[in-house]
Amino acid sequence: MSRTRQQNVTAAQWSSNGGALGAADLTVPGASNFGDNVFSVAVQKARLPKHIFKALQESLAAGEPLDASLADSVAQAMREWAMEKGATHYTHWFQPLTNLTAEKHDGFFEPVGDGTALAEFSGKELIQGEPDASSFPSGGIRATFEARGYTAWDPTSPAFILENPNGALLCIPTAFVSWTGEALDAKIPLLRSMDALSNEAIKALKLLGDETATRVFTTVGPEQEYFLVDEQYYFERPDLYTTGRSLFGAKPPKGQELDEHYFGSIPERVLSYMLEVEEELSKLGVPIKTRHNEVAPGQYELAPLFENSNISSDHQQLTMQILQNVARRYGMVCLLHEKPFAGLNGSGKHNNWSMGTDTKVNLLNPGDTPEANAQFLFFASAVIKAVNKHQALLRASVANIGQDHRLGANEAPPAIISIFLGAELQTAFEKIATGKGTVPKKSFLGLGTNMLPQLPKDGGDRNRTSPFAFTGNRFEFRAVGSSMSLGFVNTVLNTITAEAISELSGQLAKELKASKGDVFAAVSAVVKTVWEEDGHIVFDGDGYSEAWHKEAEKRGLLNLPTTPDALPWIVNKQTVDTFKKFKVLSKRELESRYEVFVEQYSSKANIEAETAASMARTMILPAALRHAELLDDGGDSPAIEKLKEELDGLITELVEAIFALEKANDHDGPDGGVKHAAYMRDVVLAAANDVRVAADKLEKVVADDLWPIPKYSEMLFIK
Ligand SMILES: NC(=O)CC[C@H](N)C(=O)O
Repeated sequence: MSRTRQQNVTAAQWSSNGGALGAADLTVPGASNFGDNVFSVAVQKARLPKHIFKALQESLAAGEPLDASLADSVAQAMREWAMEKGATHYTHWFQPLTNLTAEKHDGFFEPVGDGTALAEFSGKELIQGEPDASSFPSGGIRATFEARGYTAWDPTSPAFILENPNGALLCIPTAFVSWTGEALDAKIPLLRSMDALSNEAIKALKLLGDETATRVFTTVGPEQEYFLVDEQYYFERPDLYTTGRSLFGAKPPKGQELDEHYFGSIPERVLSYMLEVEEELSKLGVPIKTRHNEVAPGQYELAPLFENSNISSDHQQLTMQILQNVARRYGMVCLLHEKPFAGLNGSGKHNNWSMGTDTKVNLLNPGDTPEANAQFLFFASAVIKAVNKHQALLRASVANIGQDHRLGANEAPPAIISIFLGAELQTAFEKIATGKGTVPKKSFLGLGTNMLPQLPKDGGDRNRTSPFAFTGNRFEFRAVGSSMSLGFVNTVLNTITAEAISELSGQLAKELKASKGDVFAAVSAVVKTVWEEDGHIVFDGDGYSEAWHKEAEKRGLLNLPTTPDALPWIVNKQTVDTFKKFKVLSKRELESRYEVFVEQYSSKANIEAETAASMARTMILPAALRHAELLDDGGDSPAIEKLKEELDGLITELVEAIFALEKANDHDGPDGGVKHAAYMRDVVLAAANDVRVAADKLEKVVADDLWPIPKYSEMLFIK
């Protein structure tokens, strides 16, 4: 028998005695556990024979394949280190196209025949694994009977140990490929795209006069937003535990309108949780830097320092996993869905992206005088060009069913991709392109009293409605959703930028001849072309306004509000050509991703619709009928009659909506693919929403003790 809501409210009262406090002792000055569970360069140096360590580092720095003869030594050192830390098993840890990670554990110990067992781990086992590939999403690349797939060690992302109260596990980051050689994961294309961008950027840097850089890395610092709800409530809501979001819930009397949660003092239980999350991530070498309350009540954020995109992507997967695991130790559940609660801020994963050389130069750092910084202007122009040409693909790269609720409201950017540069940069570009305008001088903000310091004023404001905003020394792709892997979206960003750098380098080489080697004059000509051809993607106003929607249409920018609108751009000819040219994803690999994403949308829509129908019929409708009995017991005074009539109308609305939804659920709709996804959106999800509308009205009239599921106020405010 389920508990009543009132009992849950009592159960959700948390005290620190119930939590897992007291694990960390970081109070000793200078104590740090950073990287303790990582087979880091420092650990490798201490444990590998000198010549092996040197050879390993050299091939990693050059981005060259590893000599197989090194693998046995590395494997042995890795196993010994892991076993000292309590590991009994290892796994090839990989990232299939689910936005999650996958792992199959193998023990180190093997019997030797005399009744004892010896720990073994060979170079071959380190380098290659062979999981059954047929049950991972492959978008038609692998049929069910075609099972073979391989995992391949990624030596550029260090191995690490995951701890469990009863043991530990050595995790080896790997790539996942089909027997026919196609990438089945998020990592391989990301690594390929980093190579492509590095090659093009190095060529461009040579033209710009930099002969010292040998490799360019893309970097990412992702901001992870999430919600925490008490687990008592979570498990009372089938919608939360099967779909990740609330499919029902009337607007509460108090939402986020008082603006008091954002950056507010962090509730004690939540801060305890955050400290433990950070302690675990620190052991794994994830450089978490920031934590705070986010805008919606019950919403929080953590963000690491930026890292090379591949490592950042692996670390981001770990972050999502640790956030979810640790929450349970505090009696809470962490929601990573993009829109768990209608009407409140959703959750993004703002992707702070830049490019940097192995000589430690950030190519997107404008310096004090951006208008005179040829290198910055060149690379920023490439980004503008890339984002404009592939705006629809970028939109598609952040498409999923949760995003359809998040984008375009409550501080999440709209579905129209545009770039925000800020006043200083925008005038710098305009000035170079048109000769007009004055770049604002650096200034200070006086605070009206000498007691307070003067603050340097930034070159541009921030813009929360911009999907792609310049923020000082990087671009922040704000449209990325909170549940997403960083893999695909950064693969897209890197590849389209590689293409733009390549094209602009072609122009730059010609301009350099014309300007007789005057780099600034040549770059200015490139900037002028980009500003004229692609400048219309730049917009600094309110991305939500009706005026912008009209203006964007006039500028020819695409508005792709939902996932089925956006996904076809993954297999558009322009995308296929670009990805083929830079050898990041073949047509077949793009098609497989497209099919996987379309199917995920339709399957999730189906799960939402069936959950909504079942909750409405078996939980909400019975509550409404019980309330009707209550009114029946109340006699037949005019007041009661009025209430009965009102309730009757609402019950009729609910019943009709349920029948319509059940009918939609029973109907298959058009055959597979994106047509089916559009049917799910237009018919099935629309029917589920009608059920919600009726149910939410009932929530406001049915007796509180009869209402079967936790209400928004409880989930958001009882901490
Ligand atoms: N403060 C913020 O930056 C809000 C961002 C918002 N939560 C989003 O969905 O992107």
